[in-house]
Amino acid sequence: MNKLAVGAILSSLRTMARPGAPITARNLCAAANSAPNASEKYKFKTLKLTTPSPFVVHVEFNRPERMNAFNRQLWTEIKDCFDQLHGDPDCRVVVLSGGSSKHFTAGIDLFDMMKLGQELGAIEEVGRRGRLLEGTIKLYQDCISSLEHCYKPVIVAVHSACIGAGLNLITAADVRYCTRDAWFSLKEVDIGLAADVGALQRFPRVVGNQSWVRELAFTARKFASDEAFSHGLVSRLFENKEELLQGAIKLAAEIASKSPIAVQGTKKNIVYSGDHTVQEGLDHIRAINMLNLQSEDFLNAIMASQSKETPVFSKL
Ligand SMILES: CCC/C=C/C=C/C(=O)SCCNC(=O)CCNC(=O)[C@H](O)C(C)(C)COP(=O)(O)OP(=O)(O)OC[C@H]1O[C@@H](n2cnc3c(N)ncnc32)[C@H](O)[C@@H]1OP(=O)(O)O
Repeated sequence: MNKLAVGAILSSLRTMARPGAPITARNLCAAANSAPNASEKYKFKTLKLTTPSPFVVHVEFNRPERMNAFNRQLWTEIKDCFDQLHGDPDCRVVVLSGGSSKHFTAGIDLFDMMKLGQELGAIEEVGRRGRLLEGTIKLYQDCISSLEHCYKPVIVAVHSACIGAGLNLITAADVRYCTRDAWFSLKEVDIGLAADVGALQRFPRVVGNQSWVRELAFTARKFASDEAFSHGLVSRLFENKEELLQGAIKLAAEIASKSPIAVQGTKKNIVYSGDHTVQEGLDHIRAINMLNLQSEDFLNAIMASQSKETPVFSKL
């Protein structure tokens, strides 16, 4: 864009800006320092939250004694957590990892499943048993979908095993990184179940390879990180867990330095476009940008790119 055109855009944006509002960028670090660390704000039992970098929230599974298996409390807390992060102005990007557990996750908690079996056994009538299962499956589906519904990009960092529910979960994330020792299994058929919390819908779309996904879904075959990488399930491999977390947090920090209006508008539109036509996707982003192009972020970003400064953005 030439300087004249940029000047014209800037002067028209200045006239749109709120009267008296500063056109200068606000200070990212000052804004971040005034924000509480996620560890003070969020108190979950099966999840641990911290703020390793301004506006980056690190969510760690916290059931190491059960290999981060998904019991009812973990399902519920994941949904509560992502619903809350969605509306949290101190969070712009989320990194989700397996914490101190030996594995990222062992999938659904098999002891919890046995408890559910006992609850079902206590109900005499099939229609009522069906209702209990419907409610449970819906809760678990909503848990996985909460990553997608959260406007903040979610980067998952997988180490060692990522089984069943875990594989469903990561396909709802925005970016998937893993260690070289990571392995995956769409395990549901091995416990007599058709996967029902999103993998059959999202996994083929993520990798664009029906044949490979169907083979994995029908057999529950374990596959390693290099196979996951070569099919595009994960986009980067790391030598170990430490480097994995460093890489994920570095990416998160970079995204967090961008305009939250632009990043969140981008995620909304990518998610929407995933199951709409090209034209519907274009209509959707046009409606978003009718508003977003009037925001101070647009002005700040253009001014910063012209002056070769790093733009900073206020909380959203
Ligand atoms: C409506 C439903 C919607 C959702 C459906 C989801 C379905 C699924 O997720 S299917 C997948 C279910 N998961 C599995 O089948 C995995 C079973 N576990 C394993 O294969 C191994 O344990 C694993 C490879 C994860 C780890 O092996 P490792 O040798 O490293 O450790 P272990 O000694 O086997 O396990 C250590 C302790 O963790 C407990 N544990 C492991 N997995 C689970 C689990 N899924 N649920 C509950 N607990 C689990 C294991 O019992 C050991 O406990 P302890 O003996 O007390 O030390």
